[in-house]
Amino acid sequence: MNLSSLVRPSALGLLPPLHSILPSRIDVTENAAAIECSSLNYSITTRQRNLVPILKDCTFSIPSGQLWMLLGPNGCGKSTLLKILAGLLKPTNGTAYVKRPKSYVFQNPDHQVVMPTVEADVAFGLGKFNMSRDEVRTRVSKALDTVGMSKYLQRPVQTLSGGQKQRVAIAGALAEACKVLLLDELTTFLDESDQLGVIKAVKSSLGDSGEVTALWVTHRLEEVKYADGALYMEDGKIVMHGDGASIMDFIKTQQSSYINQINS
Ligand SMILES: Nc1ncnc2c1ncn2[C@@H]1O[C@H](COP(=O)(O)OP(=O)(O)OP(=O)(O)O)[C@@H](O)[C@H]1O
Repeated sequence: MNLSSLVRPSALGLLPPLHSILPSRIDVTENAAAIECSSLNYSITTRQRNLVPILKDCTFSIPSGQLWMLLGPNGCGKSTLLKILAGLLKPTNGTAYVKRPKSYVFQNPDHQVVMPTVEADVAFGLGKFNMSRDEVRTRVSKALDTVGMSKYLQRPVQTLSGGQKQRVAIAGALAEACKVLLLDELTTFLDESDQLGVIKAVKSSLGDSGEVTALWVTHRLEEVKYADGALYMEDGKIVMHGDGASIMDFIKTQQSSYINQINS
């Protein structure tokens, strides 16, 4: 399956077709990990032709069937890393493997949903599969059930809250049998109840089959408690990679050390 079918066209704006920018060095062989990067580097070239490193030697792996969070201060490279995993940017060197099909869900909920009703939006990506109407209905209904949105089947999408739109976008990916969800700061603009609804939807998307994996970029430290594991980045590097509790302790220690420095 082609990644371009899994990312909403409206969300892509003016980007070129994804198949034309997919990095050739992404390895598509079978892999026990759902996501794996080895010595991944990404640099940009400035107008003055200086090479500026954004990602530096990132090496990590994320097992299938788990929810992982990606944390770090503003500008450390989280979104850049997620875009490389989605195939939207090409690494300068190193390798990135992501199990397919994969789907990138954008931060702004209004960039996710493109059709007039919830049902039409979740069915949107299924058109290319030559499925019967019954099969489409079954997939849409199962996906909406997973994200807790079954009651909203006929709802106009513009009447949904931000978190409900995120859940509809996730349902669209699940309907297409997505194996990896790449989630970019979904809860930034959401209130607490919407935030919890999205977290519950993602947890439920993982199910018990061990087939769906999610990597979630967040600024909200309290969300780490829902994760099976986490990555912590600083200045383009993966500084820590492990279970959520250890990463949370590490970040809290970092924060108190910054506060102590400011107060001293
Ligand atoms: N196209 C670009 N040109 C110049 N600098 C860039 C470009 N893309 C990213 N950067 C820089 O790379 C660094 C990492 O950016 P990125 O958006 O990945 O960070 P982030 O951790 O996601 O930040 P935030 O938490 O604020 O969203 C930043 O310093 C950013 O300014």
